[in-house]
Amino acid sequence: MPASADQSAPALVVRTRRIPDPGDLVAIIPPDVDSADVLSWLRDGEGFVGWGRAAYLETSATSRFADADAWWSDLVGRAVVRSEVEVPGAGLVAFGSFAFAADSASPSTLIVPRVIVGRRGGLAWVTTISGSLEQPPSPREQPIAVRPANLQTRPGALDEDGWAQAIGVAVQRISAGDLDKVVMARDVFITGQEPLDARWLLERLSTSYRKTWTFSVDRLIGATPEMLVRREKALVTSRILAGTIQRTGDDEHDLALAASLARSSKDLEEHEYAVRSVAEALDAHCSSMNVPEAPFVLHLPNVMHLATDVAGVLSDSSSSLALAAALHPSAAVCGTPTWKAREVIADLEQMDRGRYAGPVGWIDSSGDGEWGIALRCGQIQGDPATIRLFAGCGIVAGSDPQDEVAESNAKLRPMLSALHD
Ligand SMILES: C=C(O[C@H]1C=CC=C(C(=O)O)[C@@H]1O)C(=O)O
Repeated sequence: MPASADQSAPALVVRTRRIPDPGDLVAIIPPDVDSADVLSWLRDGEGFVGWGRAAYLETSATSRFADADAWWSDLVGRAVVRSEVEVPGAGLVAFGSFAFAADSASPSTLIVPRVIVGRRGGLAWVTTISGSLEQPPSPREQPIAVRPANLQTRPGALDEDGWAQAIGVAVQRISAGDLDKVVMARDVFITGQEPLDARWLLERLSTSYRKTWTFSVDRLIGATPEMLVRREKALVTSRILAGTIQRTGDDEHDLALAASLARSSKDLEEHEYAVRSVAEALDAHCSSMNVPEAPFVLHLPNVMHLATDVAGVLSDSSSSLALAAALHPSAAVCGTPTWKAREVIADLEQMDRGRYAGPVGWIDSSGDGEWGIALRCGQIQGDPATIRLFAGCGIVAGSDPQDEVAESNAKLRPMLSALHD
């Protein structure tokens, strides 16, 4: 297995106990935990946080998903798990984040924390792994997370003008018939004075973007609105997003914009490619599927998206991670046809996406789990005072480069606000 030498896969002893409601889950993460060891998956007050590393895997290349799935099955097979709580996410859980491209220099990872504190459907629990005696501290005892100061911004691979030019080239290639759709992304670096504190970002993202999944895995931190795949027993679901309009802050005007988004042929085309890519990949694993005919409009604080929720009944024993591997990369982050869009991305973006736009989420010992697409996020760098933010936009024949620059800025807003406000 092509994994790093410092991976560890001991036989784990796992214990889950019910606890009284712990309140704010981010506030419970101890302040002395390095941001690299802060784990989170939160939406609308539910989900879990974790910290420490009881076991982890680093892997890369084309086999990254298969390596991780095999490693996880082996770990689960040897673990001793005692759980008082029977909900998905209780017991043994790994958090994971996978590189977008097989040739990325960024490793993909699965991390089993030492402590997990979760809440779901009125139940709260703590899981300790490998007999760790760490207790979840009371939220009141935690000092406030550190506010970033004196932030400086610099463009990544391309500045706004360079990126707009690259989009112009992508539109030409689409118009020439080379491909139907490509998702083009750009990056921005933000540097502060002190190491960035994952808890600060999570606190802001989870309160301002409650309908997104707020994640932190190995210093990749963000708030994604897109669910690549969720498996809960035999039920498989996916939330597909593509097609965007910025919000103005004026509710009445935003409603009119939502109606125009739902009628926009350019956005509906962009959306249709994304739905088709997910539905076709899921079909191979499902005995029946429901794919709504028309999208709905998802309202987020910064933007509105065309959204489709697909559901299916699983017909094989694929884990949630194997399903994520089958669906990645969907046309919400790559394009149509996939192979051609990959080529155009590699040619025009001029950057390694790292884990941006790759699957991020969690898996439990039954294989159930949730894998979002890592969007509206940033990767804290080797220099822990620097974070690299990403945003991308679906490009079709009717796309206008300057509109896409504005859209990418709106998609950067969740992270920028979390850093600056
Ligand atoms: C690629 C991103 O968004 C995707 C998800 C929703 C809407 C999208 C769009 O309208 O272009 C993108 O497909 C991103 O946020 O970086």
